Amino acid sequence: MSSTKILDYTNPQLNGTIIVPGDKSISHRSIMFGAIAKGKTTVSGFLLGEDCLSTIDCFRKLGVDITVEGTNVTIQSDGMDNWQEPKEVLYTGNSGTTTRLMLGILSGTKLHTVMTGDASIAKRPMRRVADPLRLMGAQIAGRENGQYTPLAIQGTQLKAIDYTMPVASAQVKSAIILAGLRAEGTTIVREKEVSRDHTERMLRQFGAQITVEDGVVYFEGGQQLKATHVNVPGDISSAAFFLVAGAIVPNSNIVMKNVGVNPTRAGIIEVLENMGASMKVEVEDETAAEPTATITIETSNLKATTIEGDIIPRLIDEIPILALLATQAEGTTIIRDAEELKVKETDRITAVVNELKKLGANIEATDDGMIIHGPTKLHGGKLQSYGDHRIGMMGAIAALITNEPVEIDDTDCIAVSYPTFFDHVNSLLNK
Ligand SMILES: O=C(O)C1=C[C@@H](OP(=O)(O)O)[C@@H](O)[C@H](O)C1
Ligand SMILES: C=C(OP(=O)(O)O)C(=O)O
Repeated sequence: MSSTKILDYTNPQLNGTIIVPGDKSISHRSIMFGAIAKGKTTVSGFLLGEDCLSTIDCFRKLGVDITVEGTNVTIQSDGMDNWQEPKEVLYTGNSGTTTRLMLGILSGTKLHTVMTGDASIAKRPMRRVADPLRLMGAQIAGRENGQYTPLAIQGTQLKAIDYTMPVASAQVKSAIILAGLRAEGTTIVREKEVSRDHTERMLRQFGAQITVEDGVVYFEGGQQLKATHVNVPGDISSAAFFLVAGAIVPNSNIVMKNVGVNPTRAGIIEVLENMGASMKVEVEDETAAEPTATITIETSNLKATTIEGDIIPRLIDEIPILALLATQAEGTTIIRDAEELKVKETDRITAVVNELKKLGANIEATDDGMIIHGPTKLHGGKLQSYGDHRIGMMGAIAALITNEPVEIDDTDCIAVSYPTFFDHVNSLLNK
């Protein structure tokens, strides 16, 4: 297996300031919107993670001119009507966001395209997107009636739908909205629980009109996007690893700047507050399209909590690292309503429970989450990442509290969302 790491820290402390890399969800969307709009879109703070590079690669194959200089990206596009039919398969790598949002975008073009990804993507359900898109008239073919990649899309004229979301998923919502851009009529999406709203916010930045009232999105088809500048904030899902590290590693104090605190993403802040973490959140720019904050966290005495209901979509990607946090909290933490974890890069309920148990955690899986009794002193061990970046980073943060070596089989996958993760760990160590 590639990139095994043995992490061996003796009484580490984490102190200092980091600027977490750009938000993955917003970085993907900046490329997609810039490619749809005619003209020159510029992006700053772009995440150079592998998932976002997959999105760039797909749009280059559609003939869009994209240049990357450090974290600044320029997208020069003749607009989506002028994309070229790609001669090659579009490769979406490990990225569910790329695959699902592109399915929505490509359905309303005139192009024939084929998309595929890696072994993890090949197992992730696509009917949740393909089915509503088919109601709009989309022509999508794939294994098991469009459930799995490779997917072939024959673009066609779409019509708007009024769709009630069966699962809380920003990827499904966004795919429908983006298909709605090219559909006749008003696309309506009804959410029971609000999922991240980056698509809605960015559409407004690109000059489109979109209305959201009581969890219902209304979007009129046929609107043209206007090229613009997108400033990508830091990713709270990446900051999450250091929020937890700061709280559980003794004698630590970590400052994180430019962290995106969009309320549809910031559930982890509420959980940390409920658990009694010693934390300060100073909002930097409330008026920006995506608000940001400086967050300071220090070693804390934590108490258990229950994480359930409508907060789940607002912290879904943070649950692996919150499970580690709960092993250090006094009492029983219950995580429920989180069955979506089973269809991420890996089954994250099974992966989190298996791996934390190997370190001595008192944790059990349930059908829709997990139950964790704490606090437990964790010990060293040999972990698997399952090729899942968030499981790999959870293991690496756990290694900071074991005082014994922790071996992780594959840490290359961390570059999917946080290529500078170990640089940031090292920059904070023992200062
Ligand atoms: O829209 C997005 O950018 C994302 C939505 C979430 O997925 P779901 O829509 O499947 O919940 C999240 O887990 C993923 O990391 C990014
Ligand atoms: C689930 C994730 O991403 P995606 O669905 O884009 O693969 C994630 O980053 O945790």
